[in-house]
Amino acid sequence: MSARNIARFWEWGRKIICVGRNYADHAIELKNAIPSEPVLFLKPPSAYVREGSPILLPFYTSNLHHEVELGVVIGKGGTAIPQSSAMEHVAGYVLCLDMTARDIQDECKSKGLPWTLAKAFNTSCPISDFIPKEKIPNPGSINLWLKVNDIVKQNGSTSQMIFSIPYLINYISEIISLEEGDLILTGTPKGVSSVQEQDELQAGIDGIVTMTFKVDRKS
Ligand SMILES: O=C(O)/C=C/C(=O)CC(=O)C(=O)O
Ligand SMILES: [Mg+2]
Repeated sequence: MSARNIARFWEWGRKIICVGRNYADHAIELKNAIPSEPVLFLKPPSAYVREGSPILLPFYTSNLHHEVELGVVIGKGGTAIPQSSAMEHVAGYVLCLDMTARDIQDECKSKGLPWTLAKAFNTSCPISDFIPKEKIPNPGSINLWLKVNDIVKQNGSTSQMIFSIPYLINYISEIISLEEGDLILTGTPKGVSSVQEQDELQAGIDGIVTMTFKVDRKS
């Protein structure tokens, strides 16, 4: 049996832990309060989709949003990982989209229901190629951008995050033990907007990676 390769972590079926409202400008654009603690939710591994396959519009939404985010790939598991050693648990990064059925999320919020239908559907987590840790020496200061049909919608720096990557690794691992191959989505900057069938989404981290996905409807 060949050794598992962290560069194909999405095949391992591990957890996807998402942080919400981690950029003040995005919290404000959706009229949310600035959080004093991280807001967490989960996606299943069936949410992963890779370039070459489409993002599928769920049949039950009429307002699917893009959210470009930095993803942190865990290389060494742990529980209650101190902030001081948190970065030793990071294997690398991916650029991610946290695809969100905003109308359904709004409905869930108004009814006090969980966000599962809005956030965890198949293909709700498009990801780029794996980026080894060495390629991003300062993940707290990189630029993320996203275009829809060549029009820039999001452009923000991870320096705007309310909770840093070491803080998030410590906070999450106190509650949910982290394992090798887990992915943490660190939240989105402002500029989220609606996408339609046949739209092309392009996203990138300046100087590091780009990725392209088409939006389609399940046939
Ligand atoms: O509370 C809301 O209305 C929306 C929150 C999100 O969708 C949070 C995120 O996923 C994010 O900030 O990246
Ligand atoms: Mg998000």
